[in-house]
Amino acid sequence: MSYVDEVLARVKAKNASQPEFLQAVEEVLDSLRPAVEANEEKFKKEALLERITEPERQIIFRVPWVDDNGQVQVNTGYRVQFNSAIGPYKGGLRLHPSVNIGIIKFLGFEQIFKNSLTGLPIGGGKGGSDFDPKGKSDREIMAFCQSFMTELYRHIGADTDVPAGDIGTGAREIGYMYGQYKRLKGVYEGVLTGKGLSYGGSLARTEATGYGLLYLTEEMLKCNGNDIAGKTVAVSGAGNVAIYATQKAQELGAKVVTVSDSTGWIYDSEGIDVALLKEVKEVKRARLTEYAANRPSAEYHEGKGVWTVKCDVALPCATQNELNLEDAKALVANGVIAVAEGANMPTTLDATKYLQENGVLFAPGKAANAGGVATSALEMSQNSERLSWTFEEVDAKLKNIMVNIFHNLDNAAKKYGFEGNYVVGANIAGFEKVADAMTAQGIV
Ligand SMILES: NC(=O)C1=CN([C@@H]2O[C@H](COP(=O)(O)OP(=O)(O)OC[C@H]3O[C@@H](n4cnc5c(N)ncnc54)[C@H](O)[C@@H]3O)[C@@H](O)[C@H]2O)C=CC1
Ligand SMILES: O=C(O)CCC(=O)C(=O)O
Repeated sequence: MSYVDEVLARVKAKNASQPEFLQAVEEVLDSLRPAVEANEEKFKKEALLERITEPERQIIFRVPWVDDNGQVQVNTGYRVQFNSAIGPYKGGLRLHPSVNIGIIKFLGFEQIFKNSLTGLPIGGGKGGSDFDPKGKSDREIMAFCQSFMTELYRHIGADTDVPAGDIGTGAREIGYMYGQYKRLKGVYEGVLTGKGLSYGGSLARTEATGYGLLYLTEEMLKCNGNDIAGKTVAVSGAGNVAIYATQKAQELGAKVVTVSDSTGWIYDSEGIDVALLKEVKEVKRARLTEYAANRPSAEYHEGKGVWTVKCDVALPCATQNELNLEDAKALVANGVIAVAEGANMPTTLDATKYLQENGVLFAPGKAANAGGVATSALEMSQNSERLSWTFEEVDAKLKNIMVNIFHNLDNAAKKYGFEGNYVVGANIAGFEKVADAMTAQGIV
């Protein structure tokens, strides 16, 4: 049995109840085979793959808070500090009822390679809670965030672990958490990213993940003799990533015809009206029915269905495993040419394989959505220098980072004989730097 298969079998046996984590590990280890085989004896002796698949630390804690009826509610909080070989742990906090330790581990594991791909000094971590922000009052959100930070603050810091937003955690939640951290620790430091502009946030962080997704998609299409301008694009999700992906796609001359949320989806034949989408989702925190009610060209459909729409480019920007084999078949039948993941692991393993086998350009999330965390690292730099850069400066750095990421993974894929396989390219390019740093730092 090869070293990769031995480790895969061990990880499966040990984490049998964590399907998302196993899916992420399987995808990464499987595509690392050529890079691991080139150093098999050394990696095996150092147990490098066993170490990289085992978090350095997992913190699980109680989060009690009081709702508007005076009732005490209890949630579970998580922070998985997965790997600090190349920098302080860095990764978002997800607030969603589906959150459990396996989901946080999958996200933290992905984050190691994504953060390495940015070329910036950030390690991998992720956290969150099974708290559901939907339908909660501002006071309830604040009560939860303060309680969550009352435990988390002792484990994080500007040079140790720097959390940020993710599903359910936006500017409002980061603000409440930052206030509580400062109150408890008495230090004004860049411990969180995605902060408001009045207290250390970076211009363009809000837009960064969606914009970055389009910069990488544009480069991937260009290097394959194509162009984003004039394309019809299907986007899923209607949150931070989806909104700014839609905005940038349209700025680049594409037409985005869909968005979705957890209850339904929109088909807008005229192209999504981004100002209206922002009003519905960012200001009113309402359902997409509200978008349809105010837009004559839009149809609202209940349930899932974005991937049945004819499009050239598909950008899944909602959540994990939202694009399955059946969806991939529908996309291919409708002539899709590229799929780029705005969300983390939105495409199932069999769907990814089907898309690649059918000649679809496929950019995995750890490369395609790395613009968010890269801009978070730029926020950390600005906080350290006590300076703020202009929107244009940050946006230009972001674009440069995304274009470099694409070329790094394209080159890594070519180097190992997998030209055009950007999953293999991203995993190997992300892994090499982390493996090198882990080896250099000894057995820790
Ligand atoms: N915000 C960021 O900077 C980054 C986010 N991501 C990933 O992008 C994805 C979206 O995150 P955000 O836009 O930040 O979150 P968000 O909370 O702003 O929006 C999430 C969107 O996805 C939809 N959604 C969530 N669960 C769903 C489900 N089960 N079925 C259908 N739709 C669902 C929600 O209705 C919402 O429209 C996640 O996978 C996240 O991990 C990745 C990199 C950075
Ligand atoms: O900006 C960050 O630190 C976190 C981004 C994130 O959670 C992600 O890349 O999935």
